[in-house]
Order: sequence, then structure tokens, then C-alpha cells
Amino acid sequence: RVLEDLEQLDSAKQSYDFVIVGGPSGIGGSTVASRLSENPRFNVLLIEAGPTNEGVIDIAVPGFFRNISSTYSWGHVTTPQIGLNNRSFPYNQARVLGGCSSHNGMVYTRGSSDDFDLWGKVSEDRSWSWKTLFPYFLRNEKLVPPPGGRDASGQYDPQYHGTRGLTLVSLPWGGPTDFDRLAIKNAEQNKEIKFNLDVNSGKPSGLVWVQSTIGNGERCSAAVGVLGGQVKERPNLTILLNTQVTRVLPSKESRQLDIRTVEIISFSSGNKTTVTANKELIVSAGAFGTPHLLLNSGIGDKKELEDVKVKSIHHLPDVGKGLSDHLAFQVSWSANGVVRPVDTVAAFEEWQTNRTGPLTETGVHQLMFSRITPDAPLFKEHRDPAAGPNSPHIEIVVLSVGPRILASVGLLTPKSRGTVKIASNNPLDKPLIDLGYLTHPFDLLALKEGARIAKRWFEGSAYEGYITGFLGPDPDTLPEKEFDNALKAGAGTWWHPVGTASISPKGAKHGVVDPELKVKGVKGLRVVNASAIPYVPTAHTQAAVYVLAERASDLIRASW
Ligand SMILES: Cc1cc2nc3c(=O)[nH]c(=O)nc-3n(C[C@H](O)[C@H](O)[C@H](O)COP(=O)(O)OP(=O)(O)OC[C@H]3O[C@@H](n4cnc5c(N)ncnc54)[C@H](O)[C@@H]3O)c2cc1C
Repeated sequence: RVLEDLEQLDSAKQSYDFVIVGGPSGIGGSTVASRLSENPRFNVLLIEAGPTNEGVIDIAVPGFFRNISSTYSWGHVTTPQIGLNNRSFPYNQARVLGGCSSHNGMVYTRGSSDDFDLWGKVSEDRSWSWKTLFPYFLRNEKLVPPPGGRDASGQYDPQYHGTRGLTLVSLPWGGPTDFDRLAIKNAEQNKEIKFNLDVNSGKPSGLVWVQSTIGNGERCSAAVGVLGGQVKERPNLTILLNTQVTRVLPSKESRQLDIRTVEIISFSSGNKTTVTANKELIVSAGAFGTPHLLLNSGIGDKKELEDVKVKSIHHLPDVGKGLSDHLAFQVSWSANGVVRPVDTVAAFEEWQTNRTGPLTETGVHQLMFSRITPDAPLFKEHRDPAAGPNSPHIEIVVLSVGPRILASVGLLTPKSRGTVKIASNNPLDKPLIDLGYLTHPFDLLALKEGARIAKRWFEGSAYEGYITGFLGPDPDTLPEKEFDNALKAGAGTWWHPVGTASISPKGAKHGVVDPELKVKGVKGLRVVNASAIPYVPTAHTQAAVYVLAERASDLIRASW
């Protein structure tokens, strides 16, 4: 059942075993809701601040993802970023059914095996590892043919893919284009970046074909995939939209801190009420929404909460700390190639008629992942932050647009950390989001190395006669300060925040959740979303959140 407003919820008559916050929305919550409600004995309520995704054409059409209205977003703005010459900028986070999976770039990359083994090391619980999580990737995924049915053999390795899951994944509709072929040829001769058959094998480095959460020509978000089909119709699953959870509240009866109640407010009427879960409350409000909610509820650093006049109910200093994200900047080249722009009217007609054509993809066909060479000077000063040898430091996303080649160079292994804080005791006020970009000197040096990797790639012989010049910014010819300033002025996020309610060993004072994702020192409350991930994986983050949530669902089911 989907309820459009709080007024439709009859909490006096209904009781719920599990209440999930930001559930129907985000990947974390949607997945847990879907899995828990497979058991007809469990009654599940999911509460989402945003509206439905249904009928929103810009969400459904992959090629329109850049047009999605800000109505479906929280409207966050970062604090001035010291490392980026004090720039603040809007930070898109979805407020809609499906969460960020309803407005993201749909790239499906898992990261390296070492990234997931690191979760096990950090939590001192080896049941978190690539090996134990791999079956969950398969359980979540259903690899389907590219829209239109093009033969994509030789562009992925079927042994690494699921065929029966709820999240549809496919290779692009188009290609190989001349530009794609040049890249393949270049990889044959390149020593640094070689062709890698499948980005999702646990070893992502190399030139790879992009895989996306697109199925049958449409975006497959968490709302369409894990919550799609018959799932939404289950009688034991209620999805409450347009309702914000403002606080989680402790039980008055219990002597131990027991938190299973949410205070909620309707966006349309402003009416407030509370709902209590019989078994567990699961917070899946994303990397910003989760610490925002916990802090507003008095769970966080006691002194910092007192400073903003929030009554502390549980001193947990790491709530909102440890924020980690991927920062990227653009370098470009002039080229002889001419790429004709998509005729959007004709393409939309084709999409409506057949769910094929250029609007079934984002225009990116291939990605490059690379490690920074061990002899690079930055490693003389800084320890390598990569989780292991399978984790690339740099990702390069290349687009050929007319006579230009644009490469977005992203740092996958940042050392900088940021925070999410609250500025007042009003839960409806926006959080203070400080990404801390480039506050650790390693990150700027590493991004510079990333620009050099991109330069070396396009100097490859396959591009002779095609590339006519490097347009920079060039770390090798510009004075250091000038290059650094150009990078700081142009850099932006890839929207992969994690780590603000991080996992840590059972009994450890640091961290926010234990290896079972239970909030430390609290009964009844778990966190299942990107905020629990301790280090940002060397990938776009949605697959990591899906796998975390798939495993969390089993942990929760096993407890009851
Ligand atoms: C613009 C953009 C592009 C991206 N591109 C990619 C990509 O191409 N590939 C990739 O792998 N990843 C991408 N990502 C990242 C990926 O989508 C996220 O890592 C993932 O969605 C995080 O899932 P989550 O469940 O933690 O949180 P979210 O998806 O953010 O979901 C949290 C949900 O909780 C709801 N919520 C928050 N607070 C409350 C509250 N108090 N009460 C009720 N509801 C609440 C929100 O409305 C939201 O729907 C992108 C992200 C963005 C923003």
C-alpha cells in the first residue's frame, strides 16, 4: 500500500514490526523493506519525505537524468569549502521514492575486493568481506541485454553477474562508436591502462565498458527494482510518502536505552504524530539525512548538542564525523572528431514507442580506472590510502562532445574527511554539510597525478591525428599555484558521500554502529545506508549500498 499523506495512516489500528526511515526512498531502506516484507509475518512501514517517482518522465528516461527537477531534491548547500577557495555549492540529494537511485547517473560499479575486505578489517568482523558479500551482489542484480538487444558479448563477463535479482543492470544501448574503438585500440598498446573485460569482478582497474542500472530502456531505481512489481502491493508493506521523520524517541518504559519510536510530520498539513515499531527501527536516510536525524534526536557528541540546545540522550561522538566523498575535476582536449548532438524530439519518440535509442543511455560507454604508480613522488610523503592493490586511486570518465574531449578525473581514495552537523534544535532546519574537500594534502597531489594519467592516455598512438591539442589545465606546464587554483575553482562532487554513521568493532568506543549495524549502546535501532560505510569504495556508491542492505536484511531476519 502506498499512502500519499500522513492523514491516511491509521496508526491507532495498525501496528508495525519494523519501521524504516527514508526506506521507500533510499537504496538502503527500499532493499530492507523489500526483503523483510517477503515474510508475511512481518508488518513493515516505510516513511519517505519525498513524493512518488511514478509518472516523472525525467526520472524514468535515462537520457534525461540531468533535467530532473529540484522539487525532488533536499536543496542542500555545502558550507564554504576551505580546500576549494571557500566555495559553497548546491549538493544534490534526492527527496523522492527511490532516493538518489531515482536521480543518480545509474553507473553500476561495485568497487574492488579490497574495498569490501576493508569493511571486515575496520569492524574486526570478517563476515564483512568481498567473498561473503559477493553472493549478495548476485542476489540483488539481474543483468539484462542492452536496450534494443545489441550483442554485448566481449564487453562483460557473465560469471560476475546475477540473473534473477530485482535491480536490472545493462550495458549501453549504443556502441561501439568510433570513439569507443579508438579507446580499445589505445588500451592494446597502453602499458598503464589495459582493457578489462568486467569492471565488477572485484578488480576494476583498466578500460571498461560501463554497466548501468537501466533495464528495458528505463531507469531501474530502488523504487522500480527492489520495491517494484508486486512488492508495493504486499498487504504487509505500507509506504508512507511526503512525511518527514523529525526525531527518533526513546521508550519511557525501558531501563536500557531503547529507541523504536519516530516522530513524523506531514508536509501538506504540518500535522505531527508518532509511530512505534514492535521489533526494530531502521534508519536509512542517507549519508546526510541519517546523522541529521540522530543529532536532532540527541544522539551525538554531548557537548556539540548542548551548544545547539539539543538535549543529549546518548553520547556518541562520531555521529556525523568521518564524511568521505569523491571529488573530481575536468581536463579537456581539442579533437578532429565530430559527434552529432542527439535529436531529442526524435529520440524521445523512439523511447516512447520502443524503449530504445540514445535516450536509453547517458552517453558514457566506457570508464577508466587506474592506480597511481608506486614511484609517484606523493608516496614519498604520504601513505597509500587504497584498501589494497585491487583498488584504483583514479577514475576517468570521458565524453566526446563535438570537437572536444572532456575527461572528468575523480579521486577514489581521498584522505580528507568532513562532517555533518546541526545548526539549531529545529529538525526542519537544513544540516551543515562540510565535505572537507582537499583538507588533506594527499588529495590535491593525487588529483594532479590523475590529470597526468589522463594526459598519458590521450598521448597514446591510437589517438594520433584525432587529438589536436591538450586544453588543460596542465599540471606540467602551469605554475603550481595557477594549476591548483584552476583545480580548486573547477572541482565538484560525484555525489558519493559515506561514513557519517560508520561501522566499527563491537564494543569499540569510536564509530556509530556495530558489525550488525546496530547503533552502539541502543536497543532497537539500526542504520542501513551509505552512512554506515566506513571508507568510500573505489566505485560509484549505489552497488555498495545495495549489497550492504541485502546483507543487513539477512542480519535483521536472523534476529527475529
Ligand atoms: C546526483 C547523483 C548522482 C549519482 N550518481 C551515481 C551513479 O551514477 N552511480 C552510483 O553508483 N551512485 C551514484 N550516486 C550515489 C548513490 O545514488 C548513493 O550512494 C545511494 O543512493 C545512497 O543510498 P542511501 O540509501 O544511503 O541514501 P539515499 O539514496 O540518499 O536515500 C535516502 C532517502 O531517505 C530520505 N530521507 C532522508 N531524511 C529523511 C527523513 N528525515 N524522513 C524521511 N525520509 C528521509 C530521502 O528523501 C531519501 O529518499 C549518485 C548520487 C547523486 C545524488
